[in-house]
Amino acid sequence: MIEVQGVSHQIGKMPILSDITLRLPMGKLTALIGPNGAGKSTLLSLTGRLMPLQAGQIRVDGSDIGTTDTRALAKQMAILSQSNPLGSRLRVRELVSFGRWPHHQGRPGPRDAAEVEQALHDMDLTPLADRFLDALSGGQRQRAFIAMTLAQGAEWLLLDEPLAALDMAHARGVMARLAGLRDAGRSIVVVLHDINHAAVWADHIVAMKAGRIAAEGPPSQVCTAEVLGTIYDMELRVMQVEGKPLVLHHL
Ligand SMILES: Nc1ncnc2c1ncn2[C@@H]1O[C@H](COP(=O)(O)OP(=O)(O)OP(=O)(O)O)[C@@H](O)[C@H]1O
Repeated sequence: MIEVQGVSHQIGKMPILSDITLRLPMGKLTALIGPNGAGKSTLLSLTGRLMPLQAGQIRVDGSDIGTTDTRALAKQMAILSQSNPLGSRLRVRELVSFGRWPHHQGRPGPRDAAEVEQALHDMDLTPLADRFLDALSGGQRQRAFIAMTLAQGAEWLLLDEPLAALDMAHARGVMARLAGLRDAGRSIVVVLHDINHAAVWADHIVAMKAGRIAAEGPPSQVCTAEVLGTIYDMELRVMQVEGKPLVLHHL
C-alpha cells in the first residue's frame, strides 16, 4: 500500500497540495483524475521521489520513501513522468533497456534482454526497436517510454498520462496491459484524462481538485454526473453500459 500522510507542497507562496492523506491499494489499478493544475503530477512526482517532500510522509509497502535506498526504490517503483528529457539519438531498444538498469547495474543478462523484448512487444514496438527516438511519431515515442517503465519490472507502476498522444487502439492496448499486470499482482497508479478509461479499467479512482482530494472510491461511486460535474465544473451525463459507467460530455 502507498500511504500518503499529511502531504502539503507549495511553490513560492502558492499552495499546490494541501494536507493530502490517502491510501492507494496494493494489487489494484488506481486512476488519478482531475482538472488541469489539480496537483496530480505533483503528487505522483513526490511519491516517486522525483521531488523532495516539503511536509508530510509517504510510505510504500511500509518503507518511508525519504529514507529508502535508491536502487531498492527503483525495484519497488517505476515512474513515467510527463516530461522525458532523454536524448533523441537513442534507439528504441536502448531506451527500453535503461529500465533494466536497477537489476543489472551495467551487466545485462538473458533475463534482462527477455524483459526488454517483452516490453517492446507489449507496446507494439518490435518493428521499430532499431529506430532512433527522433525518427518516431509522438505516440510511438510515448509508447517507447511506457515500454521502458514496464521493463523495469517494479512492484509499483506510477504513470503520468501514459495515454497522451496515443490513438484509441494503442490507448486500449496500454490499459489492457496495465490491467494484466494488475491481475498478475502488480500495483498501478495512472493519471488519466479520459474518464471512460478510468471508469472501465480502474478498481479505484482518486479525484483531485485544487490540490486536495475531491472524491475517492470505486468507479461506480466516483463516475456519477454529480461527482464529476462538481470536479470538472461542467454538465455531463453518465450511462451504464455493460455494468460500467459511460460518461458523455459532448452534449
Ligand atoms: N515550476 C512551477 N512553478 C510554478 N507553479 C507550478 C510549477 N509546476 C507546477 N506548478 C503549478 O502547480 C499546480 C499543480 O500542477 P500539476 O502539474 O501537479 O497539476 P496536474 O493535476 O498534473 O495538471 P495537468 O492535468 O495539467 O497535467 C498547477 O497550478 C501548476 O501551475
